[in-house]
Amino acid sequence: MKYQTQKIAYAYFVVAMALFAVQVTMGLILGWIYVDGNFLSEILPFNIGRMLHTNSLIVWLLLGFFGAAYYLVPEESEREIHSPTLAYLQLAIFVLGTAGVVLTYFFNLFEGNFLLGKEGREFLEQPKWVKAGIVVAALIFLFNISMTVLKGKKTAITNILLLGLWGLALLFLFAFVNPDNLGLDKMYWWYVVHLWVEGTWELVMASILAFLMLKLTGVDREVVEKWLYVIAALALFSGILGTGHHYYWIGTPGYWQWIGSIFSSLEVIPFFAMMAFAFVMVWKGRRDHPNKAALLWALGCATLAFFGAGVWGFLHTLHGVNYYTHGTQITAAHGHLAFFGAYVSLNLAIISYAMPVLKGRDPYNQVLNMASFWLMSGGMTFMTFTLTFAGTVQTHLQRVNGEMYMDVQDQLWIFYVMRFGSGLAVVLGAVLFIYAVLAPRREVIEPGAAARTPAE
Ligand code: HEM
Ligand code: HEM
Ligand SMILES: [Fe+2]
Repeated sequence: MKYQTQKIAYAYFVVAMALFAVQVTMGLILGWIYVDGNFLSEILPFNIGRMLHTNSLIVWLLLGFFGAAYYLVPEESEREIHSPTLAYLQLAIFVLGTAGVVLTYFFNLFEGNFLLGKEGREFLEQPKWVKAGIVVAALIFLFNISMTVLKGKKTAITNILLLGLWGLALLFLFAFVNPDNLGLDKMYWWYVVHLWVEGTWELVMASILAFLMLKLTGVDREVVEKWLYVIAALALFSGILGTGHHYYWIGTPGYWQWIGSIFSSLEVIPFFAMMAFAFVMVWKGRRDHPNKAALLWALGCATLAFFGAGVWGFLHTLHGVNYYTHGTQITAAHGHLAFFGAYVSLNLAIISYAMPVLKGRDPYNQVLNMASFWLMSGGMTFMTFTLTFAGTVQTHLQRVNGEMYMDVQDQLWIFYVMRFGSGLAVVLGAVLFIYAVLAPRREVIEPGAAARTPAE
């Protein structure tokens, strides 16, 4: 560790991983409810569990991004973080807000209260006071990081990272815009949801990947920077108007069907470019970095993001196809592999890279970490296939043959059993990962040398 304040990242990563465990466990419970419809129906209704699953996902991914920023910005701008106190205060606000959401939903508190009560829009269910807390925490973060970068060296990596983080924070303000008209409500809702994952978060992804490639492959900074700017431009060019693929059937004008189809098809390109970037860097790289687990996650991230977001996104993005598949299990298949490939794997890559450094050791438990990669990625891939098959059958029976929704669900049962099985593998993989990065066992893998196992 070159800078003392990089240590802040450690706290962020630990909280992120705790929420990651909660998130996948909640997913498993949801998966079982799909198999046995009455499971926990009194204690934990499906809609509450689903909210906890998706919101803990978003919160831990954001905490991971913040942690990544606190880790890499000092190294890039060659100075300490402006204020460590503010950074810990920001984390405390997030933890408090998360606890607030869980308690409010679990015990059904403050029903109907404007400020304290639940809000019912997918992903944006947090009560208003939590949303306000998120904005305050985001402002603290932006101030802290921007001050650090402004006073230090400015690199392409910090430029794009800051652009992404500022963008995502500003777009979150649309979470407060909630018109009564359902069509308008959805329009603004996608400003947050779509423009996050297919706009600003993509910039965060590209810059963190670029940082990892720089460190892990030893390729020249100029080469990495050129790729980074091209990817960022491609992401924004396609992603902003790509929002149109959510405007097909919500009452917006018909031209969105063409704008959405064309621009969202182009969204495949930046994801392809990120995959090409990662592999070309490794291929050209001169450095043989000992942290093989981080490299595996980084390459896995770029590859699975291309398939989950790019290929599985394109699968249902043309309006003629989406007319049939809208809101079926095809959507869930894509949602899972895209989030996992792009943002879960990205976080696990930077955590795998940074944790050994933060703990002041060489990379350790690499074999376990790599095993967790294959277990989780295999599980998520299998889950994507089962949901894609379920969605195809569902689309045909429901949208073509016109059968009733619940009758169709009965016929999909076997796919849901298989989805649960793959979910088990994912949860096991997650536990293994957390153990691998936290448990102190050193184990260096060097080319040509046998693994050393020191007395610990
Ligand atoms: C990492 C990037 C991405 C993530 C995390 C992601 C995630 C998601 C999620 C969670 C949904 C479901 C939203 C909901 O209704 O609750 C969704 C919907 C959708 N996504 Fe993506 N996505 C990504 C990239 C893409 C790309 C690149 C495309 C197109 C090529 C795409 C096409 C679509 C379409 C068409 C829908 C609407 C499905 C429907 O009509 O039900 N996505 N995405
Ligand atoms: C890190 C891994 C995971 C990620 C990134 C993830 C992500 C998501 C997302 C984005 C949604 C909303 C999907 C949509 O609107 O289409 C969702 C819902 C769901 N997830 Fe996960 N999930 C993960 C793990 C799991 C696991 C292990 C299971 C267990 C089988 C699971 C089961 C479910 C279920 C049943 C739903 C509700 C779908 C519905 O409403 O029909 N997830 N998840
Ligand atoms: Fe989208």
